[in-house]
Amino acid sequence: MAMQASDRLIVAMPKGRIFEEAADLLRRAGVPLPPEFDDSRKLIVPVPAANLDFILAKPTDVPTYVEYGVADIGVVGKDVLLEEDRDVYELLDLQISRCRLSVAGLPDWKPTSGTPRVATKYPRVASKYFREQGQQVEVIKLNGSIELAPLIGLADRIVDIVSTGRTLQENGLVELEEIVPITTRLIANRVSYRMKSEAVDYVYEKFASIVEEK
Ligand SMILES: Nc1ncnc2c1ncn2[C@@H]1O[C@H](COP(=O)(O)OP(=O)(O)OP(=O)(O)O)[C@@H](O)[C@H]1O
Ligand SMILES: O=P(O)(O)OC[C@H]1O[C@H](OP(=O)(O)OP(=O)(O)O)[C@H](O)[C@@H]1O
Repeated sequence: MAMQASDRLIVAMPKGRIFEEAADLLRRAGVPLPPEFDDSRKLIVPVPAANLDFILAKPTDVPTYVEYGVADIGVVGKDVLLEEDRDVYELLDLQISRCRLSVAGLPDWKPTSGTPRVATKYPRVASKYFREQGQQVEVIKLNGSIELAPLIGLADRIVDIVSTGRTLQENGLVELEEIVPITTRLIANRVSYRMKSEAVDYVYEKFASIVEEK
């Protein structure tokens, strides 16, 4: 990716699940990522040959870095974009790390009197969904192992990511409704999009050509 004529861009990459597929996409787009990129503990990785600097962030923080402009562009799950609701441009669906946000619960759960409780890592998405359904619920924010909540009586239902369905199945839970399909997106800072348009467009085009090929 020869970009020497344009501005240098800072790219926020999520550590964790998305990382490997995103790095693979970048390599196929022609970004010469060094081999140590994949298992380094470094949080800032310059790739001078592509005129890019990568910052490796917690997935939920990627839109924050991009909104504040400390990263020009970022790679992040649509689930995080919906939950964080940051002021960024969503440029492209990278069509990787496909999963869905769904409502799940015990198969024999029946509504009782009182307000049902919903446990989730995604309180904003869950609140909006149930509000739009006209259902009053109490949303309880958890940070992981969401499937535990209905098993031990913390919540009646959960809103969580479902991918293979294995976690639900192994815990005796069922998917009740899909809220929204999820894939990974390329996002940009609003100012960078205008002020560094040549560089941002170049990265966009590279990604777009690879995504179309798939
Ligand atoms: N089975 C899955 N479970 C969770 N996230 C998935 C799954 N499949 C794809 N994804 C995507 O990967 C992203 C989550 O990556 P990861 O699991 O590394 O982060 P995380 O567990 O939310 O991070 P952390 O635990 O550090 O807060 C999600 O935002 C989603 O877009
Ligand atoms: O449908 P599956 O393929 O089983 O994937 C879905 C599970 O994966 C995620 O959990 P994760 O492994 O990130 O753990 P945590 O959220 O409980 O920390 C998600 O929160 C589900 O529990």
